[in-house]
Amino acid sequence: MHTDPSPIPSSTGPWLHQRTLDQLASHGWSQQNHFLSDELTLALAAECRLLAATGALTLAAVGRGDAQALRPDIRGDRTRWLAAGQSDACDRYQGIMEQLRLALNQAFFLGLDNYESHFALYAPGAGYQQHLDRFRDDDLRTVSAVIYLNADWPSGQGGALRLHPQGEPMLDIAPLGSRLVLFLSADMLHEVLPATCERLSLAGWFRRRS
Ligand SMILES: O=C(O)CCC(=O)C(=O)O
Ligand SMILES: [Fe+2]
Repeated sequence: MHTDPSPIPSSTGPWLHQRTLDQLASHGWSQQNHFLSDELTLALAAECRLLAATGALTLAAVGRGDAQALRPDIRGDRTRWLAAGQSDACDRYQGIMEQLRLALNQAFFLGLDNYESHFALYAPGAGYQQHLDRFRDDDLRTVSAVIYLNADWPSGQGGALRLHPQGEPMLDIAPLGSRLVLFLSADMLHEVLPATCERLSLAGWFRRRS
């Protein structure tokens, strides 16, 4: 396994570390702190809060098609999908994720074709029970990517992303601002534990060609 901490060079600059790719390959998940600049994280957090304040976030559903339902006891986040051109901050984020898509393809030949993502806000007490990100009727989601937007996250306030890697002990990742978490959508069971304060993120999925 490489331990080279040097970033992969890129003109638009996600500070993607080689070890982030190595860890994803060997464990099926990885995390990297300071993936976004503090300034961009702040701008995205402000946008997420503004969307919440103006009622633009809606309770996320579970299931698909006829089985789709609002079940805040299972999934309590409110979300809004990103659209191209909605803001400078979102466009910068999308540009960085595009660089990440290219880097993942270069490293793993995954044939990732596009990226979809949404803002998510978990109010205090809201969580998301254990699930996989790949749907039974849609196997295109390949790599899940979450970036957290709370500037700080003191311990003791819950809200961890809990991963359940196959054959390994579960582990908790605190949703600390600017932190990137990647995992394989088809394999990694995971859940969001309820927090005592508002929890902000951008969750997204790199998808293969249909
Ligand atoms: O916010 C997180 O840590 C994970 C969110 C998640 O699992 C999802 O949106 O599918
Ligand atoms: Fe998920």
